[in-house]
Amino acid sequence: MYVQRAMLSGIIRSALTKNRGLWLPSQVMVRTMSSSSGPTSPYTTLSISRPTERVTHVELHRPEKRNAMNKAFWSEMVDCFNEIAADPECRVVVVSGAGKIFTAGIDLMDMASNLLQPEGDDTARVSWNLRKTITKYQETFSVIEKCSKPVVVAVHGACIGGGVDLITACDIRLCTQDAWFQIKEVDIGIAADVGTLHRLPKVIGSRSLVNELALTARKMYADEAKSSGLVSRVFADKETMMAGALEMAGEIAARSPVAVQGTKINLVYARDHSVAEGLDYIATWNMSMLQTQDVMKSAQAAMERKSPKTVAFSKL
Ligand SMILES: CCC/C=C/C=C/C(=O)SCCNC(=O)CCNC(=O)[C@H](O)C(C)(C)COP(=O)(O)OP(=O)(O)OC[C@H]1O[C@@H](n2cnc3c(N)ncnc32)[C@H](O)[C@@H]1OP(=O)(O)O
Repeated sequence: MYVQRAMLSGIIRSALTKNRGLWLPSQVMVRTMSSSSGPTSPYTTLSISRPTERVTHVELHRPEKRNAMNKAFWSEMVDCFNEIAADPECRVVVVSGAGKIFTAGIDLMDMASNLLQPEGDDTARVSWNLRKTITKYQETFSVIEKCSKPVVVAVHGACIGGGVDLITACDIRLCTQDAWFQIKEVDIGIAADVGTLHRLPKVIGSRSLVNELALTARKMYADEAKSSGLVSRVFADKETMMAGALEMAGEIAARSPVAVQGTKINLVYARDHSVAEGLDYIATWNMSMLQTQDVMKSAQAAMERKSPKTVAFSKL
């Protein structure tokens, strides 16, 4: 088993080295103005900060490995988003990547030991364990969708493989003009299994385009990402994108958290249900949520032509 694992690691290591000439030169200058200095303890792959009141910034932070998603990352995201979901001080989340690109997707070195060599005494047990790992990895991005706080993701440079799984679980997608997106799983011999194939068709209107991207692994650049609806805004560079993301997050954070979180939960529900089911769900939702004091406060501010930013809403 050990020999097999070592061989696999060797093959992947040599593939990474051999292909380097085909990849972008590693000394390309990028602006990382908003980047933090390192991961936030206890995390080793994420840097967490509060750039403005009520906004949490989650930065993928393994820049020297192009934010490749290693074993730690897959569980740290779950812990991080569970904490954010329970944090009444946070109303909106911004996700971005440190360094040259957003993310290179799954860590191919870790994949060799973690996914390709599952433990178990026979086929049934190996399969059982592999299934457990896959569902655990699915949770890494499902937590983003399950978190009631809206998540704005800001992509610069490459967003590869697992990166597409991640961003399709977010609520609002922004990117820089130099961004590109690639559903690379078929290139490494797997069918994408942590969300892209399931969420992307609900993000992009054209099923044909989704199929083409997933089956050919071709890169999609910023302009096409915008015209297809994958992202809602394209910015000239990372600095202006981060400023734009924070401004947008500020707009959302200024509004009633009861209204905002209820909106996210009902948008996600409506995506996966019929109109009739969605209407039924929100009727039940709002029979309690309409009783919030936030409605009176917000309506009064609107009547007085005041911005929601002037209203003090209780924590949720
Ligand atoms: C149940 C599982 C579900 C999940 C499935 C997910 C699937 C996927 O994500 S498929 C996609 C896998 N990713 C790739 O194929 C990308 C491979 N990397 C690249 O193509 C290039 O590195 C990239 C274009 C992203 C960046 O090129 P650049 O020239 O800027 O950097 P490099 O010099 O190539 O890399 C810098 C160091 O980072 C290491 N690295 C990059 N990507 C990965 C990766 N995916 N896994 C592990 N390590 C990665 C690279 O080896 C360099 O390390 P070092 O040699 O130590 O400096």
